Amino acid sequence: MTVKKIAVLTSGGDSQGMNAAVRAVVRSGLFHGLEVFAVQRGYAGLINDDIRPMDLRSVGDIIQRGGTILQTARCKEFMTPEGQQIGADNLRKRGIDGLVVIGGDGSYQGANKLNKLGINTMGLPGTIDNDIPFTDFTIGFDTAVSIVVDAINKLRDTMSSHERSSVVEVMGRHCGEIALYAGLASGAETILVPEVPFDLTEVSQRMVDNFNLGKRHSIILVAEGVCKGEDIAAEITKNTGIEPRVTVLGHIQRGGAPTHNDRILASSLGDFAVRKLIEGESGKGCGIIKGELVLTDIDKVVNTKREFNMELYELAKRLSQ
Ligand SMILES: Nc1ncnc2c1ncn2[C@@H]1O[C@H](COP(=O)(O)OP(=O)(O)O)[C@@H](O)[C@H]1O
Ligand SMILES: O=P(O)(O)OC[C@H]1O[C@](O)(COP(=O)(O)O)[C@@H](O)[C@@H]1O
Ligand SMILES: [Mg+2]
Repeated sequence: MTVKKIAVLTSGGDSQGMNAAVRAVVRSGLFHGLEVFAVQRGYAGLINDDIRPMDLRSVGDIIQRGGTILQTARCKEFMTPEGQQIGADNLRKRGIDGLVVIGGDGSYQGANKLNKLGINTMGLPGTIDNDIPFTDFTIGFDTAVSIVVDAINKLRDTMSSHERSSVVEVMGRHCGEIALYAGLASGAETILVPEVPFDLTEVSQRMVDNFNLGKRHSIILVAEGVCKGEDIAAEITKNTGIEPRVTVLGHIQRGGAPTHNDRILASSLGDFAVRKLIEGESGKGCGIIKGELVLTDIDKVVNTKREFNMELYELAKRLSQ
């Protein structure tokens, strides 16, 4: 039986492009003759029954906005089987038989549970972290990387004037993708990520060698999943006497207008999720691999660790000498 009523929610850390994805789900659903609902505040709204019907105008003027008009939550109660059952029941009592969850790896876990409770659920990768497997990119990652690159450009100006080094801490809960892409794009000398072991004595020695070769400033990019930027800077000072300045970019990375890449990705994936629900698919994560839209069993997505791109990592290292 094909779906007739669907709902959409955003969950976990917000990311730029979530609004574009919500717009795509709502408008594509209405275009195909479905009734479309929105759940406010992610899984918390599902449990609290905060669900409302959407029309074409409900998603006007949002494609360019960061954040999410549906708001989001990190909801402990939904981690329990009881919470998940309440959420599924609230959908069912309205006759909603399909759900699009826009969120990160944690939200995918929740989506998987709902699917097992009989709700036809699709996951859209919405997180700046780019930590979801079976998609080249997640919605928000491109914008977050652009923000980091822009910040490093600015830091470079003052670092080179003062012949200083900078430690920049970026987001990425257990994941070095933002650090990797931003590091390569901004020419950072050192990129520290949780996926690759490193030796701070070596990092320190390289800074000294580079200094002796005439390099007067350097950028060390550290993913928050490794440790605090402050701790890296303190260790470098202990090893070399150099006192790097520390910048923690924090939630700045999650705000602002999405790039055109994120808007296009969000629009394509949102529409894809709806079309696949109509075709009878459920329990799938939607992604894009080498430009192709793909579906992967959500069970497989949540049980697979994303592979780290060592080639890009090595390239960044070679080119920053
Ligand atoms: N194992 C799980 N089972 C059910 N729900 C989960 C599970 N893990 C996370 N969630 C739900 O998804 C929400 C978002 O997850 P979180 O990891 O905070 O963000 P993200 O989805 O961005 O990775 C959590 O607050 C929780 O409600
Ligand atoms: O917004 P909070 O709750 O401070 O969480 C910060 C975390 O959220 C993120 O920005 C995004 O992660 P998720 O997509 O998993 O929510 C992480 O990079 C960071 O560790
Ligand atoms: Mg996550």
